[in-house]
Amino acid sequence: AMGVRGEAGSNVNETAAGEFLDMYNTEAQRVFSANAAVSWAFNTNITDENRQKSIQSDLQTDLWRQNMSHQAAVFNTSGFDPDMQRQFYKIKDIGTAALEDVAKLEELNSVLAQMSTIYSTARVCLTKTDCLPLDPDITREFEKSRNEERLRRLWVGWRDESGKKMRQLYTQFVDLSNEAVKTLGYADTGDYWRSKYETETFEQDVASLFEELKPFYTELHAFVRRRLKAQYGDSVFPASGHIPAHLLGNMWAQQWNSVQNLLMPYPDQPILDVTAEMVKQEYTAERIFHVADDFFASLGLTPMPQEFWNGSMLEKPQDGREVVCHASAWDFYNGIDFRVKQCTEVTMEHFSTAHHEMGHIEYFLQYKHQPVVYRGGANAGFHEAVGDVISLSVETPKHLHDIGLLPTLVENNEADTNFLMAMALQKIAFLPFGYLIDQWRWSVFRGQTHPSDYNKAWWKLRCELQGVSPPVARTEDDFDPGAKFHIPNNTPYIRYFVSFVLQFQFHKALCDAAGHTGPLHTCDIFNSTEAGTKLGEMLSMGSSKVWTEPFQALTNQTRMSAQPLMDYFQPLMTFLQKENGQDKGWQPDCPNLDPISSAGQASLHYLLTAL
Ligand SMILES: CC(=O)N[C@@H](CC(=O)O)C(=O)NC[C@H](CC1(C(=O)N[C@@H](Cc2ccc(O)cc2)C(=O)O)CCCC1)C(=O)O
Ligand SMILES: [Zn+2]
Repeated sequence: AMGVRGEAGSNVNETAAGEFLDMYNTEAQRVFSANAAVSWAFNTNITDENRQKSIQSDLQTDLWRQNMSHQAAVFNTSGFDPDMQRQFYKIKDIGTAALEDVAKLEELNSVLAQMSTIYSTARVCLTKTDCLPLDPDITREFEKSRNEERLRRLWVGWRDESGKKMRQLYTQFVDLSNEAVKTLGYADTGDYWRSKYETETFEQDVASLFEELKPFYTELHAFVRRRLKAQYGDSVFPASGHIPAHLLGNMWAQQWNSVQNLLMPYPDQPILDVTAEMVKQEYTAERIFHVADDFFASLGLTPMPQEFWNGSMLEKPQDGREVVCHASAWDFYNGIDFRVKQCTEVTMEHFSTAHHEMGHIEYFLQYKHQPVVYRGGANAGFHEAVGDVISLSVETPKHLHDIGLLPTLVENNEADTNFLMAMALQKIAFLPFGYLIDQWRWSVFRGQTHPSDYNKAWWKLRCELQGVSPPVARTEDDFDPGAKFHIPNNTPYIRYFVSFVLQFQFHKALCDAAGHTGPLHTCDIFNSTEAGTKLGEMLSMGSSKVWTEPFQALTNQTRMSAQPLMDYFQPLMTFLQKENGQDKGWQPDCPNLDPISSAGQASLHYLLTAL
């Protein structure tokens, strides 16, 4: 339904306002879909020409939003019904598009496009001729290699070719972004980003959730550290208790499921990583997405439309084109075009990512009837949780067995513990990382972290909260935050931490709706139209209401709670506490790695052993 209007004629202002909203909604679909098309062209074919077109298109879109905001400001909305007030509020909430100086606005868009290009075209040359891109080559090495030296060279090389090259650009971005949002009355960019959650206590709420979840993370960290020491030898591990960041199977040590084969509590049980089975069954990217589509359809939700299959880029092009390989889901805001761009490999990780991206598309489909201003997640954490909630059902051994990816289904306590470990390496391992990215960025936007301290502040958080340390000494010549996609691409990150908490609350509510009995971690809502109906009702609301309303409709709760997540993993925590005893924890400060001292330590070590 178009924007809801008050009773007709009650106030000329209101009738005119209704006409303005109708015009806005029609124009926004035209402007935003044109911009999406140009941005898509750039992301699927990175050239100077396409970058310039994308910068100009973003600039024109920003100027159009500025103009609409000025037109909306003319209306006195105080007497309007709440829905009209909300629509006007969102039309005026234009973020960095508020930058009045057009030259500065163009510079901001240009700086962002340049950082995105550096990140997506970076390659690491281990020899003159052998230069590897992140996807799929370096990522595959991190998943498969157990050669500490090679992993260390790739870890340093990736940071030299990505983050290190964008430090100056990032400082320019920070200043321009802050100047823009201050025009709207926000203190800084972080203040603006947090305002989207429409929750006064948001910053404290996520800090409390993190504190509540720390003990779970500490137990997992201790177990993983002990197993990795057995694999690589104690000498690779600093005395401070940190895990070197290049040994966790992921370029950013953000999730550890790629090294799960070293970490299974009971190694003689069936492996839960179905990658080998997918390869054996000659899975393709297309088939991965059709399996995901089948799940959404089984819930009675909307299947992917033909335009999705026609327009998406589901594999890395082999024609030499440079593309942004980092997966993403696109709403073209025309009610017709919805696409995924993913350089899909046949691995379980990509199988999971496909469900995550399709979760975004399903949300787009469910709210496509809403006014454009309401075509967004109830909050950004909701948007990140949809696909992951489905994955919580898909990745159960029972479901993987049902779809033929797990030939032998073993159901006993040991297999159960192995399964919970595999899920914890994805979900619990992620929590400090999901939390710390925006702790760093909010401190930068606030001016608490100056450019001269960018890397020091980054590693302070990494060592203290995540208990991981750099494999080699880092300095302010480096810019390690820039080595992570979301920093150059300016995508807020606390949404993922929020999602990892919310998705277990959603999972619990949907499993109840599906009539599931027994432990939460064995629930599979496949084929439950009861669960699908409840999920669809929440998704179709988009951002038309403050998030607590759709949240309560689905979960009967009014606040984020870590309880369902902790209940899900409780059996594993009991196992880990027994295994770990007192052998857990790490010093808050990073280990001292500076070249002199480590050389000193080595020679001292040699001297002592020589005596
Ligand atoms: C036009 C546009 O940009 N659209 C947005 C969506 C929207 O806003 O509508 C979008 O597509 N963003 C890309 C981003 C991609 C991925 C990601 O970056 N994930 C995080 C964290 C994480 C990791 C594991 C996991 O299970 C869940 C999250 C990371 O990898 O660090 C890659 C892997 C999965 C999701 C995404 O889909 O969120
Ligand atoms: Zn996402």
